[in-house]
Amino acid sequence: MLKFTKMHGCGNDYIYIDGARERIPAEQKPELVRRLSDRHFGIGGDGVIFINPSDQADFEMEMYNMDGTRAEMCGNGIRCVAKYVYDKGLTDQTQISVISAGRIKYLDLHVENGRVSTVKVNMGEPILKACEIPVLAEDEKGEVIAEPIEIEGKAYRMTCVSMGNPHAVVFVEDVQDFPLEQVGPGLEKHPRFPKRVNAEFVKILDEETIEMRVWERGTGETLACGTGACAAAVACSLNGLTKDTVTVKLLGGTLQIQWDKAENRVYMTGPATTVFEGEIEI
Ligand SMILES: N[C@H](CCC[C@H](N)C(=O)O)C(=O)O
Repeated sequence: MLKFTKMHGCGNDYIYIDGARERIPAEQKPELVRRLSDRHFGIGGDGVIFINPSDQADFEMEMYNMDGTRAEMCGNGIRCVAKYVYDKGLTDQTQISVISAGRIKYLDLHVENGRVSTVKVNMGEPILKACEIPVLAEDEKGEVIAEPIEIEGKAYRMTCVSMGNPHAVVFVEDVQDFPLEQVGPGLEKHPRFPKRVNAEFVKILDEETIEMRVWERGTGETLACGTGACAAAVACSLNGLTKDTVTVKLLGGTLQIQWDKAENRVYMTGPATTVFEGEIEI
């Protein structure tokens, strides 16, 4: 039997597994992730996150999308990792480090009644060079800001940012009625993105508030995306549309994002929630 914990950050829900106790061979993980993530035949989730020991940070986050592909970073997920390790007594520290795909993040845990309620994460430096995102561009060392791109025969403008994982941010007039199911996959799998891309569709509400929906690489529409919210906030600032600290309204909740330009670090603050524990035959 495989023990797991179901958690979410703003409705972006993953299945969390203690990688120190549940030894799954690497080659079996993609298929297991697809099975566990299935909302009818499995536990159900946007993907699976293994929490592993690390000799480079306090813990390692190993994140998989619903389709079994590995992602470099997960904002909502890393906040839940912090809640998992603190609430389960794997640490008594309220400042911890978590490594994912070689990048270490530093987290401040806010504890209420002995359990983590919200987490502030230093999400690191936004990556803007086309070749590092990666996105194909004439000037591969340049930035991709408000560049035209055609999807399903319609013209959009995108701003590309990586938070360790690739994002394409498109500003739209109406987020709620936007045809995400058509445009999202077209952008996710566009040939300009060698590793595919997460696609954020953003409406500016005022200079401190935005609303967004997201079509995630390897999962589809999710109720929230932490790295996507960071990428959207950076894109808003780069396009002169908001201040450097914004409230991001998502379908599943709200995140606070700050791009500290003096340090060139992006900070994300938001909730983490445990839904239930369980075990499943594998
Ligand atoms: N939901 C995650 C992002 C997952 C990114 C994944 N879809 C990818 O392939 O990069 C978040 O809260 O940041």
